[in-house]
Amino acid sequence: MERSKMNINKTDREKLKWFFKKYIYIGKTHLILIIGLIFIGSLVANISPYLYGKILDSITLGDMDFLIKLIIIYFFIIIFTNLLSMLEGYVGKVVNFRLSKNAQIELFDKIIRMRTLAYNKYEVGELISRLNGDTDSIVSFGINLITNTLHIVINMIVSLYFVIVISIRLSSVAIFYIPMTFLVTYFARKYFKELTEQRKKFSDKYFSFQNEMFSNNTGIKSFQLENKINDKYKSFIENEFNLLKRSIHLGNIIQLANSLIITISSLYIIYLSALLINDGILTIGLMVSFNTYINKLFSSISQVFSINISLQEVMVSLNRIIEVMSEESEDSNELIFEKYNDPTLKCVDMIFSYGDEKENVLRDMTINIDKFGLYSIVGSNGCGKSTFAKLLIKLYDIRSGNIFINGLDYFEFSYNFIRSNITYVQKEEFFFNDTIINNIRLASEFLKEEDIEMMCKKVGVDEFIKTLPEGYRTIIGEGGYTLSSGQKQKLSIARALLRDTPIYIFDEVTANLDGKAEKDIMRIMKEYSKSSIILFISHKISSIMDSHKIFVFDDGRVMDSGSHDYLIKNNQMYNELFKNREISIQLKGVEKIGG
Ligand SMILES: Nc1ncnc2c1ncn2[C@@H]1O[C@H](COP(=O)(O)OP(=O)(O)OP(=O)(O)O)[C@@H](O)[C@H]1O
Repeated sequence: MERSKMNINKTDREKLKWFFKKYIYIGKTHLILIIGLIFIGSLVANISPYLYGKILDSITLGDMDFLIKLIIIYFFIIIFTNLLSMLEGYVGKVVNFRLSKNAQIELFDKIIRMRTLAYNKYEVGELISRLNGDTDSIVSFGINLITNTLHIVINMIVSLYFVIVISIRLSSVAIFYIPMTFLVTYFARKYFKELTEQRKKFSDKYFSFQNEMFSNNTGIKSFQLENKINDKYKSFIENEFNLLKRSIHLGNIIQLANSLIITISSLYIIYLSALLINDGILTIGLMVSFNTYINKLFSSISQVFSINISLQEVMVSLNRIIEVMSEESEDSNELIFEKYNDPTLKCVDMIFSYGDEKENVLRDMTINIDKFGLYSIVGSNGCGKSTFAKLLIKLYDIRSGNIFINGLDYFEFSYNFIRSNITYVQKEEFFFNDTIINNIRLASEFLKEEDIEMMCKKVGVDEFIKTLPEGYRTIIGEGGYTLSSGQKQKLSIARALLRDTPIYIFDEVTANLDGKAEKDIMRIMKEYSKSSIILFISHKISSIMDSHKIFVFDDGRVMDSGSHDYLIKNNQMYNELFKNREISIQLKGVEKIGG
């Protein structure tokens, strides 16, 4: 998919040009069809007021033959224009839907692939509101602009022609109408833009709030926050109401000013028409036709001004889309890369911080793993263990230093390559609202059912799955909420191992497992460590003590490393970390995991 070169610092003109080229131009065939329909429709529809005036005049003259002819023509014109407008409406809706969904598909892809640091800047509600609300409003505006422009131009030219032909003196009303309407628009623009910005910010917060509240229902109940949250929701509604009131007031003021201008103009026309009819220069029929054409002309002029107002609102949406589109994203190279079967992993002087102003989370982190095995990472809360894991799968870029996989520079690798070779299992692993089997098949869609079952048996979750009414085809709900946290951990381990990568990082995946389950899982880890590098982050001594090597993290560095026996004898911090935990039991000589 084409990547955007647009950025927020370009001029409004450049941004609009980019937007039309990117989102509207692709619908050109349909748009040309609509424009054609509008062109014919407008031309034909513009004849009817003139015909109507003629009908009135032939009634006055008593010319019945001519009247019947005119009535028949008038009837067919009305039917024809209505059919055209129905067709135009249909094609318009279809093209609007297609173009706006195209824009959404592209934006969705952009959000999904956005670099994690950029992604973290946005609240979820904000992204949802930009994806749905802003794309729709800019695309609708673009289509309306293209189609209405022709409509407006035709209406203007034809109305102007008839207005001048019928009476040049009556047309002088425009000298008052046009500058007054311009003035109203000029003042309205600024306020509309401000109001739109406020409304957009409001909906970002509003969606984020709802998203957060609905995702934390258990916490809300257990902390008895229902009333507090309901009050907050009510205050959102109150704010929304205030914004609505402001927008109604602003709309009313503009409407009042416009209707005042129109009323004054109409009264002027009536007065002047009376004078002209008295002088025998104008007929009643022509006066009616003139009125219709001048109203068409005025409405076309006010449409031009209102496009100008909408443009201010649309620029707000466009800027919000461009902001997201210009964020850095991960490349979308779809090539399948060969996996390394004999990997080594070396991290040299890695430095990383989440933000410029923040302290470095990792400082001169150096780790060298030159053969398969089970390696553990331990350290106090917040010392950078998960951050280290996320850097290995390139969710963030290190500020300096380097990482080598099989001696090759990590910066040379694509995201796909890295993630085809390293599987990272998070503390709280993700699950979709789908069946168990489909959640496991996220590892690879080609997995055979018997292989999945075998792996589930291995991690000790198969028996449970088979007790479920639909077995492996049971839907587990959003985030897998129908499963226990231990069951989720077992499933996430099974799914990860089925990816069959040479390097695995497991982040506290035994935290919720009971003693026996943990022992079983560590036995599997041992087995897999014969043919892959397994990095095991844990706070449980029972999970790590049997590792080939344990890295002790402190203050963003590896402060020591070695076997459990070595560290327990020589490293005070390691001892401190596991003080008062199972260590005392473990040291008394329990059975060694995997032994
Ligand atoms: N997305 C983020 N943005 C900003 N700071 C972050 C982010 N994620 C983590 N941090 C900070 O980075 C530091 C390291 O966090 P990290 O999650 O790597 O620690 P950890 O060693 O895995 O901790 P724990 O043992 O508690 O899981 C912490 O100080 C944390 O506040």
